Amino acid sequence: MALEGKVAVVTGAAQGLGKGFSEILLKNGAKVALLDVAEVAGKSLKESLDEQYGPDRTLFIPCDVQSQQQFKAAIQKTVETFGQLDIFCNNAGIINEVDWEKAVSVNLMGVVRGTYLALEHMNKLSGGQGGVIVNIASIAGLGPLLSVPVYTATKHGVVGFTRAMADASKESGYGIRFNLICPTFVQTDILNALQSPAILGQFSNLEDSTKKLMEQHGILDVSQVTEAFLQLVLDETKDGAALMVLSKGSQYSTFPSII
Ligand SMILES: NC(=O)c1ccc[n+]([C@@H]2O[C@H](COP(=O)([O-])OP(=O)(O)OC[C@H]3O[C@@H](n4cnc5c(N)ncnc54)[C@H](O)[C@@H]3O)[C@@H](O)[C@H]2O)c1
Ligand SMILES: CCCCC/C=C\C=C\[C@H](O)C/C=C\C/C=C\CCCC(=O)O
Repeated sequence: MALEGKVAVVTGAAQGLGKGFSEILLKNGAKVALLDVAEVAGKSLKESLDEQYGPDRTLFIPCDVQSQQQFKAAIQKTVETFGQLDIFCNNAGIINEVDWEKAVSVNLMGVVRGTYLALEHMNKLSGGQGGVIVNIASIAGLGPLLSVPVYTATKHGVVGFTRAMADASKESGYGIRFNLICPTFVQTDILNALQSPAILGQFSNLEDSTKKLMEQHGILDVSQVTEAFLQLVLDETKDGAALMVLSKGSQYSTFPSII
């Protein structure tokens, strides 16, 4: 199998897209550390994966990506258990336009934190073996989603950060590829935000516009996004790429060349 012997970390792995990314990595031969703040769901996923793949292929590690201490320890435990780190997926994300500082903390600061901690083990300049980091942004990282301006801002931030890191890695010789997945709406629990004034706050009145957008764009199955993710992990020619996953299929985003 293509990823035999490789070791991956996936954040927000207990459900939704993170669960899907973890499963496709396992199907293709990798070992996976499942990191999530949701302990009950994470433990239960690990139990069901153990039945399918055996207990030695996964670790579940409770971890809030907002905590430097928890995140560092989780990555350390992964490397101590599996011996290396080759693939890192910053997937954990939330929508919260009321507690918008938390949304920035999880969606953007969590991705920066995860990336810098992963570099400590993966960077060829500091004794690592290189690899690939895939950050999960959104179509809302490339254009505005009116009902969630702070979510939109964090995803634009993830896109900019990841592209800059790809260039820094190439220029400095980290041996790490950096790529982005930018999906449209996907059928996971995050969509429940649409019905929640406690999450949307002052933008709750825009529910109908968002519903219209959903009808236009369609809602993907998790499996459509995991295939795109696998492509970015496996294809060594992809570095600094942003793969949009849309109802009509996947398509690489182009960007204006300014610098
Ligand atoms: N579903 C969509 O429509 C969609 C579209 C584009 C991008 N995304 C992105 O995909 C990623 C995954 O979202 P999803 O749709 O699977 O949502 P989800 O709500 O089903 O899953 C998110 C997971 O992240 C975990 N999580 C939340 N905060 C965390 C934290 N502080 N530390 C660690 N784990 C945390 C949750 O416990 C949960 O398991 C997010 O970054 C989201 O922005 C989702
Ligand atoms: C109102 C609550 C939000 C409901 C949606 C919940 C989660 C969606 C998460 C996705 O990351 C958003 C994905 C796609 C957004 C679609 C279109 C944005 C328009 C972008 C453009 O103008 O090109």
